[in-house]
Amino acid sequence: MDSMAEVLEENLEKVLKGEGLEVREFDSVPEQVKPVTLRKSVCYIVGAVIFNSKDEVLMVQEAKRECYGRWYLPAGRMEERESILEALQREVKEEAGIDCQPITLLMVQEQGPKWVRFIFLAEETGGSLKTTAEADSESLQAQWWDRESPLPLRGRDILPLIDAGIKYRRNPWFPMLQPVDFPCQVICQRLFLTFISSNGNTDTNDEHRMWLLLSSNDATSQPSLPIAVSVNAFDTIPRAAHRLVKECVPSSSMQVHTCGILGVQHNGRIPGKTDGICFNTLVLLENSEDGAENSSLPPLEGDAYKWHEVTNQSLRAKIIQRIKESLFCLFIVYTEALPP
Ligand SMILES: C[C@@](O)(CCOP(=O)(O)OP(=O)(O)O)CC(=O)O
Ligand SMILES: [Mg+2]
Repeated sequence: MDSMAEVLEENLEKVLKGEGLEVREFDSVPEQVKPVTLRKSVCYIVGAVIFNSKDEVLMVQEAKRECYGRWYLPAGRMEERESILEALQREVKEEAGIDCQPITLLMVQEQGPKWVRFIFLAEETGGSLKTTAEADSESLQAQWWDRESPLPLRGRDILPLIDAGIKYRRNPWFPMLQPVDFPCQVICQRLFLTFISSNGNTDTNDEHRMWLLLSSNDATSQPSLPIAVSVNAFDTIPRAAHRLVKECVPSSSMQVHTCGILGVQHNGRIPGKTDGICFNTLVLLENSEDGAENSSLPPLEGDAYKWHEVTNQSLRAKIIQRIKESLFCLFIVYTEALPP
């Protein structure tokens, strides 16, 4: 295997493991996309689902006028120069008095760059529950909730998040995932875009072939996974992925399924320069034509992209495994209105 192929396979393995890769080139940027700036062009929110030994969930009583006295998960907006995990630990400490460590990223909800929410399953590591005597502008108090007794909630949107946390504790259906420290100027995604074609040769064991879409116009000439950039405040991750595919796969019968998030790359250290996020996303391309006997590899338009056949059995198996895990999507596009 030549060195370029070796580097490519090493990079694919890293992305599959939730590790990061430097974001060098942007594909399909229809216009000059400016670097994003936290709390101006992007808003990131962190939230924590933390259970005690009795499966009670940590809740905080809000002090804000618009939701005064109502209860919610410890959550809040990221501040300048913070990493995602630093924001999570700060919000839990400020609102609940508890020190915590993240177990895994549980869910990403987004409406495009203007609203991205990271929900973590986390565990208590110290501190003490905030009491009413310690009430301040961050919260009135914190309590463990048995999830059954009546509690006036700030928003019911947290109930599926708590359920996801319970489910993951009982049966972790994807490998633990933590954000990795890589600078990025914009909100973009590196597409691990897979197409599985039946080669129609049913008398062999391996009647399927697996392909990955690669960007072949990278400045360093090393083929790499394509990167789609969110180009405005409402450009969600699935929409940006769909646009990139539409550009290079003219066939209209292709369905683009954003299966889940393989990794989150963020740095946040330099306001206005590294406030971006690169989501490494698993995307499945399927031929939606019914009865397509032989879902053959869709032709590509132009020479900016190419198909790369994955022949490494171990890599194939890992990709198939991740596609199966994504049956319970780690990633939900949050398109409804924000909770009251
Ligand atoms: C996700 C939220 O419901 C809760 C986090 O927002 P807060 O209003 O609690 O922000 P902080 O004052 O920084 O703690 C907000 C939303 O966008 O839905
Ligand atoms: Mg808050």
